[in-house]
Amino acid sequence: MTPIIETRDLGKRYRHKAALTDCTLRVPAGRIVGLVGPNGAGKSTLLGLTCGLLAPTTGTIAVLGDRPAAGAAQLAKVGFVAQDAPVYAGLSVADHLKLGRKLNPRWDMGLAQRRVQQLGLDPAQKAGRLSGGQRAQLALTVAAAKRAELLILDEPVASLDPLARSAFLRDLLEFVAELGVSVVLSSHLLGDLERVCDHLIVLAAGRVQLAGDVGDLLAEHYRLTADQADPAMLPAGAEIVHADDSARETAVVVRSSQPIDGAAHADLEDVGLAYMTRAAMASVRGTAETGVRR
Ligand SMILES: Nc1ncnc2c1ncn2[C@@H]1O[C@H](COP(=O)(O)OP(=O)(O)OP(=O)(O)O)[C@@H](O)[C@H]1O
Repeated sequence: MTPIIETRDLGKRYRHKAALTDCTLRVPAGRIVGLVGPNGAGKSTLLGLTCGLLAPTTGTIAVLGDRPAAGAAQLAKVGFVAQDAPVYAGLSVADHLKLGRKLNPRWDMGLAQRRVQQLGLDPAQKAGRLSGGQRAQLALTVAAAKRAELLILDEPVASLDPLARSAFLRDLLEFVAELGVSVVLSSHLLGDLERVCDHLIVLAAGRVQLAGDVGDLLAEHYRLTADQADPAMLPAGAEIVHADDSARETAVVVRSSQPIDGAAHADLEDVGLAYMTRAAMASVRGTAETGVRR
């Protein structure tokens, strides 16, 4: 199957600032992809390149097998919700649906109206008067009713409270199952992504630190105590990703393709944080980690 995103040595500079460097990725179809990284990691830049709002400085990117925004057919295949769920404040909910129908050849009005009803949104309400969570839901509804093959959501839950975040993500899962679309969503909160994603990309300092299917990543990462992480005791090829000594007991995240006796598997939050912290420390030391890990 054609990958949803395939990049090779992709890079983006803004004047003198390198926002994304040497990004090589292959994301299989049918995934819910979590793109995680700290502020300024390059997440929005990668998503902007993916939907064709930005042009690469170096390298190549193909989305659903074609150049992003290559033409009307390609544009129709990708739905994008930018950060802060932009909606037209002066237009009503119903106006948004009408505009969606006008602008999108594959618009599914039945789906849009059904979702508006399920969410309890008043069609006559001006979007500027909706709550942050309702605006995010409206923006998602408009993107989904395009009947796109790929939905790209840039920090869709950033402005929501924990309850609204949880409801939004639950809703997203149901919705993805119903439509069979692939999704890429970014966040700097791993906890949010852990619940919904089956593929993870960790970005830090403009570089991919880790990428792969969640099941594969969890299978080869372990959380050890300092004693267990004695390099002499680890299997050949095992790599200590990061040792976190901020808690009472040091927690060491180790990557190993071979099982480590007596060690517990790390969870996704442990794994993501280990790679992000390692990158942050390397960048402070001026020796940014570069390895793309897949
Ligand atoms: N238009 C621009 N001009 C100059 N620099 C930019 C521009 N957009 C982003 N940058 C810089 O590129 C880097 C990556 O920014 P980007 O917005 O992609 O990160 P992000 O991971 O989405 O961050 P956040 O989580 O804070 O939204 C940052 O250092 C940012 O300052």
